[in-house]
Amino acid sequence: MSWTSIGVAAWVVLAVGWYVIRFSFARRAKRARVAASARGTAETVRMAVSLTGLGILPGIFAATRWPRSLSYEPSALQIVLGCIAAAFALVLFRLTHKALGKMWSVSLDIREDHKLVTSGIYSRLRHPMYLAFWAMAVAQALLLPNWLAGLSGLVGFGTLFFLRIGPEERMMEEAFGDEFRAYRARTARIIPGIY
Ligand SMILES: C[S@@+](CC[C@H](N)C(=O)[O-])C[C@H]1O[C@@H](n2cnc3c(N)ncnc32)[C@H](O)[C@@H]1O
Repeated sequence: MSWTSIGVAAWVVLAVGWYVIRFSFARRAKRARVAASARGTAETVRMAVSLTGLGILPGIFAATRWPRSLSYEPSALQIVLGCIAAAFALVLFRLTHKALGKMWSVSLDIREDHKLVTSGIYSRLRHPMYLAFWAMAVAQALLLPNWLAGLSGLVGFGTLFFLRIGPEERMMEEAFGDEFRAYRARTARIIPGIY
């Protein structure tokens, strides 16, 4: 078995794990009513770009190895580091879903009876789920030895991240006022003490 095949197999495990974790929360979250939303055309475009980079392009590469001309032979170290990043991403992804519970939504929604979660994994970071997505994008770059399929996750999710956190934080500030402002003042976005 080549390192490319092992990397692709590990990426498939990551994608399936991501789907399994998300599926049960998505089903449960559907029952919680939406009180306010900051969705719109810009959010739809951001989500489509992210899905293309994190799901569609790597999925096509995993199934067909397209585009072959942009592939290279990876080292064992690259694939091992990719597996570590993937494991970190899945653990953090699960923890953040569990912490948000019925407050979770795939996009920018405030639920009825929405509570601001500020404990556990959310006590030091405001966007730990997005940190899990960054780890997932790094894992994809390491596990898929192809310049398009590997790097598309960083570009796709990076676009969503940098264009979404502003609107998301404005929505949270509108919904929670001083409680959110105090929370924002004592926490980082994704890297404690840095950003
Ligand atoms: C895809 S989740 C991402 C959550 C967060 N940005 C993160 O990276 O962990 C987006 C939804 O989570 C909700 N949300 C974000 N931070 C929250 C918090 N601290 N407490 C409760 N709900 C939150 C918002 O209502 C938003 O619609």
